[in-house]
Amino acid sequence: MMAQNVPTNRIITDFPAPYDADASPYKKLNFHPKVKTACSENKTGCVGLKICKAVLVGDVAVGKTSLVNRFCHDVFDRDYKATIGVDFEIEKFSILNTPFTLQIWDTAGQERFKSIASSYYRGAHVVIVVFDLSEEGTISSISRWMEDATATSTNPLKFVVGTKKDLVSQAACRAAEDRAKEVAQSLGAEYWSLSAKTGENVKSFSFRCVSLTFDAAVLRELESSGQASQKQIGAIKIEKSDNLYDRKRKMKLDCCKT
Ligand SMILES: Nc1nc2c(ncn2[C@@H]2O[C@H](COP(=O)(O)OP(=O)(O)OP(=O)(O)O)[C@@H](O)[C@H]2O)c(=O)[nH]1
Repeated sequence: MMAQNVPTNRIITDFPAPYDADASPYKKLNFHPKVKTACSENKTGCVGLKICKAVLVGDVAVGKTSLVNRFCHDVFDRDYKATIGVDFEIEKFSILNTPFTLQIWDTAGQERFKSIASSYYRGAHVVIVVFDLSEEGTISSISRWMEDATATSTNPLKFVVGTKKDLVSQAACRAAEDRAKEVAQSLGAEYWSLSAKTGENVKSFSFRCVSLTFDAAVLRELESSGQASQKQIGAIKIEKSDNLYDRKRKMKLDCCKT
């Protein structure tokens, strides 16, 4: 399936680099060769029809909604409006000329909405834990958010993102990053620092996240279609052996008759 009618700022042709290669468990430098071949031969199965799910979690007012709004609508609102329960956006991409859709779930950080928000974690392909670089206390809750949000998903991609980079000095940013990178590493997550206000790193992070999700989705699709054709081959083999068995039995009967 070829991608059509996708805005130019949603076209991905190159594999995006991580923020810090040492702070990422995802070591690949390019799309998987099988993914590239499948895309160039237009054989990505149902990937273009399926929707992958990304979930953002984190403490109150760390900047989850602002990150989503900067990426999806290129806007920033300095007034705080708490998310009530959950909110979502749908973003369409063209990756290696293949259509890809990501559903982005922005959850509330407030404790009173926790049970509503957590019912949307299930089946997430990507979990993004957001914390505030200018509020070091928000680093302490990263692990708890990651554990909660990944409990009902199978092997999701994991990210830890520090926001409000514009509010901190370089030295303060580095100190907060060092602590958060350690936490991210212990959780098997990739680390990013960014600012929704200035837009710094927002597109690079989002493209990285979407590209890794796409790569994994195409590989899953190729694997499941491979398994399906293996099953078909198996069925043909059984059919063939049945025929052989029938023929042998017939021969035996024929021999008995004579
Ligand atoms: N300076 C600066 N302020 C930011 C940034 N990101 C968010 N903010 C501000 O931080 C406040 C909270 O941002 P939100 O995006 O609403 O936070 P949230 O995590 O979605 O909050 P909840 O919905 O309550 O969980 C708002 O006043 C934003 O304007 C940023 O990168 N830089």
